Amino acid sequence: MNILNHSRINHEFKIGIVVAQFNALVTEKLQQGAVSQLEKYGVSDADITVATVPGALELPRITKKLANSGQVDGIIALGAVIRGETSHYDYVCAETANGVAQVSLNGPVPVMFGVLTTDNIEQAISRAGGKGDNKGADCADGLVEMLNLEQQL
Ligand SMILES: Nc1c(NC[C@H](O)[C@H](O)[C@H](O)CO)[nH]c(=O)[nH]c1=O
Ligand SMILES: CC(=O)[C@@H](O)COP(=O)(O)O
Repeated sequence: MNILNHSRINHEFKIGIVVAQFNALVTEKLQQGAVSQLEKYGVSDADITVATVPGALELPRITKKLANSGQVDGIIALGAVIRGETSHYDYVCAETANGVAQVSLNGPVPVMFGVLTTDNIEQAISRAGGKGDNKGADCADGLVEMLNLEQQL
């Protein structure tokens, strides 16, 4: 049986982070978590490119442009979508998730979906390092696994 090795090993990867400014109190923490975790794998600050967009709905477009630029080996897309009074939340979540997934599936580099979709600010803060777990750091772990795995394919 041929098991492809997806273990997390240190490599010099060039990483893109695309982060939404909407709910910056949360998304800045996601970004910090992602960068800190990437540094643990030996990724230097010089090898991390950060692009900011207004909101989650703008993540797919800039993620696609960065993916096709040839500047990065993988991308982490970060945002925080927090439910309001109307159905706008549903459309933002659905279209952002679909758009980011399409870029990862159809584009040249893997893209991690690090967009929080929560009912309230407390849930978002909790998942941005407030109670230990940081979705940005989780995405960094996953991206390194994907990059190591794809190097074997
Ligand atoms: N309500 C949230 C938004 N809304 C803005 C959209 O993402 C988009 O920027 C606007 O519709 C213009 O195209 N964005 C978030 O990231 N988080 C939210 O909670
Ligand atoms: C996720 C959103 O777009 C949301 O914050 C918008 O709030 P509202 O539905 O009250 O307009």
